[in-house]
Parts: sequence; C-alpha cells; structure tokens
Amino acid sequence: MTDPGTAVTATRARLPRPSADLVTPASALFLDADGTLLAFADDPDGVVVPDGMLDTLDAIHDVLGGALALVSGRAIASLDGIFGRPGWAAAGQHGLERRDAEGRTTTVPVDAGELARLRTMVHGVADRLPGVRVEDKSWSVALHCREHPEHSPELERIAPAIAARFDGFELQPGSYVYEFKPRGMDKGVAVAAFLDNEPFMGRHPVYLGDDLTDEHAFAMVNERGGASVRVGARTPSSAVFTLSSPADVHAWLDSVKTALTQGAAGRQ
Ligand SMILES: O=P(O)(O)OC[C@H]1O[C@H](O[C@H]2O[C@H](CO)[C@@H](O)[C@H](O)[C@H]2O)[C@H](O)[C@@H](O)[C@@H]1O
Repeated sequence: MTDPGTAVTATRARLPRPSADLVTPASALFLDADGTLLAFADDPDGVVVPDGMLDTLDAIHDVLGGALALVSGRAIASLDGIFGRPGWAAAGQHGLERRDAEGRTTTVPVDAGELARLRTMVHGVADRLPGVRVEDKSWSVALHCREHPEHSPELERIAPAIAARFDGFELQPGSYVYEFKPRGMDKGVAVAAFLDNEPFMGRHPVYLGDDLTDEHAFAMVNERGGASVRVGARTPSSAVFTLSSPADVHAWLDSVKTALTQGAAGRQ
C-alpha cells in the first residue's frame, strides 16, 4: 500500500501550473474522475461529461498509444456508463478492479461474509440519517452526505468506528463521502500495476487528481520521477503542480491535445 504520509515531497498551498508540454508522446496519463474531469453533482449518477472533452481525450489517448487510464473510486461499470469508453484502461474502486489497455480485468479477492455484514451496518446508518445516500459498488460501499452536510460530523465520528469492526476493510474518506474498501489496495498500487505493463511501461507518468485518495497515486508517481497535479486547493498535498478546477483541467487538456497533435503532424 502506498503511504502518502511518508512520501510527501512537498506540502505547499501554492503550486505552479503545469505547462502543456508536461505531457509528451512518451508520457502515461492517469486521470481521476470526480472533482478532476467531472464537476461535482449532488447525485453521483448526475455527473455530466462536458462537451468536447471526450474528443480531446480520444486524441490524447491515440497520441499516447493507449497509455491513458481513468483511476477512480467509482466502479469501472460506472466509469463506462459516464464516459462510454470501454476500450480505455481503467482502475475502479480505488484499484480493487483494474482493466488493462487490452481489456483484461483483474479484481482483488474480498471476504464476502464481511462485506455483507458491512453493507447491513452501512444501510443501518443511512436509515437513521435522512438524506444520507448509500453507494454499493460490489467490492466497496460508501456513505454520501453532499446533499446533507449537517450529517458530516456524525459520519466522521462513526465511520472510523465501523471500519474498526472489520479486519479486512478500511475507511477511505473523500469529498462528502466515507467509503469502506478492502485493505491493501489504493490508487498508488493501481498506478504502479499499470506502469509495470504495456503500453504504460517505461513511460513518464503524469497523474491528475483532487482528493485524499489521489494522494496515494501522487506519492507513487513522484517516486517514479513523474508529475503529480492536484486539482483544487486541498492541503496538505504531495503534488508538485496544480490546476484550479475541473474547468481548468479541461482547458489544460485542450492545450495538451493541441501541443501533442501539432507535434505529431510535425513528426510525419
Ligand atoms: O476517485 P474519483 O473518481 O474522484 O471518485 C471518488 C468518488 O466520486 C464519487 O463521489 C463524489 O462525486 C459525486 C458526484 O459528483 C458526489 O455526489 C460525491 O459527493 C463525491 O464524493 C463517487 O460516487 C464515489 O463512488 C467515488 O469513490
């Protein structure tokens, strides 16, 4: 497991903006979904892919020879429903499921009995806190309170206590969300697994993410000599660059696409 706490290389509120040439044809690009590519919505099913973004990502995916992956807390099925790109590599549920660039999917074994007991407990919490949503993702389960942030203090109090009752699970807090996931897997481990295989192997990793769960990947990418880009202003962070918002990410990806495709035309 990647420990973002011990691998912090920089903890600065003010980070530089990356230039478009951070991504070259020799890069591997890893993209978090919610809060990075997608603006937050109250309902996890209510997110919208902005106009033009898929064209931009398709073009970058092509120039990178397929070395582009979505790395998300969402299930891969949810990512496919949102982005409609089942051909892209993806890590879902913080890496519990991973699809390589050839479409082969691997999953981490989960204790089904523990997961069933955890689910029951999590639904019990949601039943007594009106407006708190449960997201069931097959290997992990989450409690959402974006629409009712008044429940945050209570969830912050009870979520660690729930997690402590399950040997095989741990708490992954996020943006108005408390997720319970099997131990030992995180986005850093998922990114490392991609980098050990084609078409990612030997490439310069660039990772964009906004949340605590992305710190595992920032630490991994920094360790491998790559570039970590924090979206938003959350601190502390081990990221070395920053972009301000999903809208800023779109604008930056557009400039990356332009630089890469112009360069490709020049190389022909
Ligand atoms: O790793 P990510 O791709 O950033 O996924 C993290 C979680 O994102 C989703 O929840 C978040 O976005 C929702 C839609 O904007 C929002 O309603 C919620 O408050 C956020 O926490 C997703 O539902 C989770 O499964 C992901 O783990």
